[in-house]
Amino acid sequence: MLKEMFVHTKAHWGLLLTGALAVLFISFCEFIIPQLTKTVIDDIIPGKKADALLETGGLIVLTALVLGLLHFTSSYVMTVVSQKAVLGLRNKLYTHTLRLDVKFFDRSRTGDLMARLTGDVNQLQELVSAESLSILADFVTFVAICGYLFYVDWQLALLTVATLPFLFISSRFFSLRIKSAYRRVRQISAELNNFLQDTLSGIRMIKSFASEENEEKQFVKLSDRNRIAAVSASRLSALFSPLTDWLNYIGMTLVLLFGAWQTMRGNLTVGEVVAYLAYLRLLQAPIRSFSRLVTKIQQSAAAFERIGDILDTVPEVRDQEGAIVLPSVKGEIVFYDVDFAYDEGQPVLESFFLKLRGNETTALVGSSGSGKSTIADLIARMYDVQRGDIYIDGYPLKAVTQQSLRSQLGIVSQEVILLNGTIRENIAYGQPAASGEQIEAAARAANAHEFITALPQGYDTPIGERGVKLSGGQKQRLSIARAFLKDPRLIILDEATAALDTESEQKIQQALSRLLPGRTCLVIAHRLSTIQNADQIVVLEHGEIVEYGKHDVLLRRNGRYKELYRIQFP
Ligand SMILES: Nc1ncnc2c1ncn2[C@@H]1O[C@H](COP(=O)(O)OP(=O)(O)OP(=O)(O)O)[C@@H](O)[C@H]1O
Repeated sequence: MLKEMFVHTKAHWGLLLTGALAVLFISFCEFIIPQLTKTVIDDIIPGKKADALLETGGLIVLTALVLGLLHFTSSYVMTVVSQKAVLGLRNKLYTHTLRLDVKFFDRSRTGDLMARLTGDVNQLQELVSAESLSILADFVTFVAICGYLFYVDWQLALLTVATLPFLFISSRFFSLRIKSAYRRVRQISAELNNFLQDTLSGIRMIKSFASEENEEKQFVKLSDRNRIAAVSASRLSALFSPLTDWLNYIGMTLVLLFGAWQTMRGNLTVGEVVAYLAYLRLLQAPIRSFSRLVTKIQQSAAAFERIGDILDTVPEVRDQEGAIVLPSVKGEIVFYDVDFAYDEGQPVLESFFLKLRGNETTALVGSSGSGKSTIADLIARMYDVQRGDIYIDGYPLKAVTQQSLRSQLGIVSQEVILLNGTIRENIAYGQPAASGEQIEAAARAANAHEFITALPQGYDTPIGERGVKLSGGQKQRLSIARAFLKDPRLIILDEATAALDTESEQKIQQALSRLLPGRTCLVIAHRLSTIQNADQIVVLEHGEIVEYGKHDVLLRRNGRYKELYRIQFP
């Protein structure tokens, strides 16, 4: 972990050195101030040296000013370093995550990945903080003061440090418990958030089942758990401070009593006792920060482990060494003796053969779960086959770069993903160089221009969470516009399952009849009415081709296609 953080911080060694020097000078200044106080009490007061009094006062104020400046420098410099280190790590993590394959995302929960990219990275940032660096200063201060105290009076020194182990133990004891108590509070708050999100976004369902009361009860229960956890966490924190103060006072009293006694006997001066008391306070602070640092290192180690899990994941789908750039293709695709399973032991395709002829439209039909989307995903190389090969114009998919394959592939899916941004930006997604005219031409071809220009801000209308809400048909037409703009050789079209109104449906069919000709197309068909003109219809069941041919031929055959057709058109 430290190595990884070091990689990201070493580029800023100049700043790190400045920070380290600043904290060393901090310890020096902290050591000096009690010495100056002692001089006032022991020398200046008895000697009635009024001039020196002013001088020393000025020196104390100056030292305190330098101390402030040094504190500022160290914390500013360390924030800069930690922000830069975190930026490096977060960018590396994001870049790596984006290049992981779909299988990884199938297995991962989005919320969890986001937590790793934000919370866990921030946790590491805390490790490279001014506070952590000040441990160095604390350590130096600690050793210097202890050395000095033992040098002046070892008995008093022993008394001074006597309470420190208790302070350390109680700090550890409480900080561990406080940490886990607050973790629980955070957990319950997260549950509460999830609950709120679920119920508020599902408000229509709640109303339609008239289950408001039920939801209320659950909410009250969760809120109550949150209250109990929060109270028990603050009880611990509330107990910790007074206990620490009490231990500190015990230490102070011991030093005061013994110091006073020694002074009475003439072994110590008043100034020395005052200086001892000041040093005692300076010793107590590092003890608390040592304990905090131990906790921070533990938390950071856990965070790093979670980040490391991602960084160590090697995508199964990746460009082979020496992968070639796929030249512009005609688009003939052949599945040759392919085996594929998402999970070991549960094959979806076995010894599978299929040919999509170039410039033709092949429709895949079959019941739910028969493997239609799997075939489309394999062509887009979202997954790699376990045996056999898929060829495009004779090139094995595994031998070409993913970028060169996908740049020739357009996917028009029923689940249209629109990103926050304007309609124009959404159509031009992935083609930032597209001109306004090209975008408009694509929208016209997709029958989307009309509804876009009817919106108040036209192509500049924001969509996404905060923007206008588009209907299913409108979204689909934007997706077709994207495909027109990309102008790919291959099209994968996942037909909408939801019934669209007749007008919308007509406009989409019209747009598609312009998009598909002259390209190799794979249509995942849910409604048989739309694929009657396909060059080839492939009927799948349980990952096997049970029939293929043209619509009329298949209808005459009285097989599975006819059966499916009868269900839809009784
Ligand atoms: N990401 C996945 N992980 C594990 N199994 C999967 C995954 N996606 C699909 N499957 C399984 O693979 C089989 C084929 O699914 P696929 O999605 O290809 O069918 P489909 O014909 O497209 O179905 P539908 O018409 O319902 O979309 C099913 O048994 C399904 O449960």
